[in-house]
Amino acid sequence: MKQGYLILETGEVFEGVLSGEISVETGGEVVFNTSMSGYQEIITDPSYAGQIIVFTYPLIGNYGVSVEDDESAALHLRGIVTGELSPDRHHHRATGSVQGRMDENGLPYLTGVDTRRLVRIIRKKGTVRGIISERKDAAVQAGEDGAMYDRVTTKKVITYGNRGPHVVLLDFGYKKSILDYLLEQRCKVTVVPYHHSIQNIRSLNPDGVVISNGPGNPEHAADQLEKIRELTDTYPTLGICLGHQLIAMAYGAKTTKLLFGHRGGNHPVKDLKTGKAYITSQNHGYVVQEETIDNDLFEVSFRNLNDGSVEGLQHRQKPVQSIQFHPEGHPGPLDTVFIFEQFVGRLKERQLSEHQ
Ligand SMILES: NC(=O)CC[C@H](N)C(=O)O
Repeated sequence: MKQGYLILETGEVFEGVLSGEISVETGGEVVFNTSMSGYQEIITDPSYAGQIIVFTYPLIGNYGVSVEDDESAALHLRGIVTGELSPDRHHHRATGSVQGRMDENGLPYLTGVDTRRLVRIIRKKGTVRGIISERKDAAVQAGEDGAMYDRVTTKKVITYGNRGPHVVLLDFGYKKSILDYLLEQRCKVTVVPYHHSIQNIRSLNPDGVVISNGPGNPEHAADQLEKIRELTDTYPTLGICLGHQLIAMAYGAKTTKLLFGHRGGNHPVKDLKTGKAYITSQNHGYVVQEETIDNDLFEVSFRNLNDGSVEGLQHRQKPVQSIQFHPEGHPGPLDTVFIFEQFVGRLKERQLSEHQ
């Protein structure tokens, strides 16, 4: 057993048991997720690229990992910090362990940490940068990570399914379960790199477009906004998480960083049309600033019941919708999976009316 440390840029040092690879790359934003299970989906979610994830649930790893539950093939996070990482795994579907996945990817994990104290600091000071190191005095690199989309986006255009409306999934680092839910709704889905040109997207002749989740500060995708604006002018569009932020920005809205983000499986949001509340899965550090939204064009469709922040937008004239939370869950509740049904349902209706 090797002693190791998490050092925060604000000066606090947390001691633990260190395993896995240590490289200069291990510094990153330290963020916490409050989900009680679903650690595999979290560590394989490309939106965590560049981040060190603190699990507030005191024990993770106990049911192993199963290849079928990966949200992406590669791991893009920079490390894990946890109270306890179970050395044993018990599940009939388990094909491996968290430790195995971290080791294969050359990533560090620090266990035995007082995550309660750590999270109290992050909640008070806001998201801070940190580094996992063997040395107590390792320097934390200040500043923000640059754009990470090239690391997480698909290298090739790939089509899944062969029937139903054709959806283009603009990939800023999509979670596999978004694709799975679209396929379950009987769509043909073509995943394209985030930088795919408008001409190339048009030539695929889509019936609708989904703009995916993705890592980092949404301002790093500023050069994609013109294209996103054009896409929303032409096609029914659904934006999820980063996709939501980018649709808002394409219409002039601004984003800002939340103090410590929303990451977990129990975030309550209210559907402002129906008055119903849903429990949602979330993973974001940035949020659309309400006062910058053009109210003539968009209405706020969902609101966070904890802090009142914007959780969804609906275009007033066009079939363009965006949501900050994750309707696909994974991990987390599936209360809002109906958003995929509604989106695809509308694409099917449009197809029918065009053929009449
Ligand atoms: N899951 C996501 O798409 C996150 C979006 C963005 N990177 C944020 O942190 O706000």
